[in-house]
Amino acid sequence: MRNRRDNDGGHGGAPALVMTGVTRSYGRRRQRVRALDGVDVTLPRGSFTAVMGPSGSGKSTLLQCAVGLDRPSGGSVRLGGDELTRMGGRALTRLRRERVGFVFQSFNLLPALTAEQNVRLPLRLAGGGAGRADRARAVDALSRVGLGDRARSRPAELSGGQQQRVALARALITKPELICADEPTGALDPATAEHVLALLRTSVDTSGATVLMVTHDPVAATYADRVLFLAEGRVVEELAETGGWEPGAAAAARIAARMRSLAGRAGAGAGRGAGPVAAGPAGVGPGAPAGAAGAYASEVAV
Ligand SMILES: Nc1ncnc2c1ncn2[C@@H]1O[C@H](COP(=O)(O)OP(=O)(O)OP(=O)(O)O)[C@@H](O)[C@H]1O
Repeated sequence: MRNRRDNDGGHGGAPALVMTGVTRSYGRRRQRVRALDGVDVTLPRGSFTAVMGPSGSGKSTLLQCAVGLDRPSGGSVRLGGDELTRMGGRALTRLRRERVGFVFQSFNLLPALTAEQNVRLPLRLAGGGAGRADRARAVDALSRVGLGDRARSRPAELSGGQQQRVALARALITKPELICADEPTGALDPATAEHVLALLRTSVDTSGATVLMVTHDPVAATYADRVLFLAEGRVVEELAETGGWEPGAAAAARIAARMRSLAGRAGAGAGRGAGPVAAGPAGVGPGAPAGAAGAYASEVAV
């Protein structure tokens, strides 16, 4: 459907991410919720995977377990061959800063910083980022998302789509092994959303990035090579581009049809437990905002 090129990101074909038998339960006894129930997912390097499913099916939990923002109750998560489930909190924080790029629905830019400073933030958190070369690198990253002339603007001076493109430049600047996108277009109008999705697609096709994206939007999912459907904490179906997506709206319609058929199971999801309990994402202190975006925000704010 969209132009693709085969690549392995220059890493010799080893998968970017392998999740095996991953389970995640929250709460105890009658309050127990099984958010993930034996998930197996392999992301080849240089691939773009969308995750869809009814509300409560485990999409965010999957994303958070994939990048060490949440700890699985069981199973294995390997990023670039490294087992995340055995790492301590500091090692996980470092791994996320250095090897994962994040794009969230809410952009998560720091309001006091300019676009260029926001983009440079991951380099600064890694202990560098202050030199002229790094500033030039940040401006270059902004240019690649079409915002080279807005380097000095602060988030409040940018539109939603522009802010998301700054967030994308920030996610890409460290050349991460995995880009984790949680509803990246959820707050954008359709035309702006398509622009951001095309940039994500380009990062896969031209830089060999690996993208894992949660979305509710069938059109957004058509930018991926394949779509994983979750229901009740399991991957219940996969639609792949192999053989070719149908052109234009047809692919989105097919994905939407699968979503509708899964929606019947959503009621079961709602019955899988009460709302969130005290257990928050790993490494996030009390009072931190909930969810992956909140966990990331608390990390970059330190
Ligand atoms: N910290 C938590 N404490 C208790 N239950 C949780 C927690 N986080 C998630 N859950 C439960 O786990 C299940 C899966 O949640 P998750 O957020 O992964 O679903 P989702 O598919 O991302 O949903 P949505 O599309 O509504 O964002 C839900 O039943 C949810 O209530």
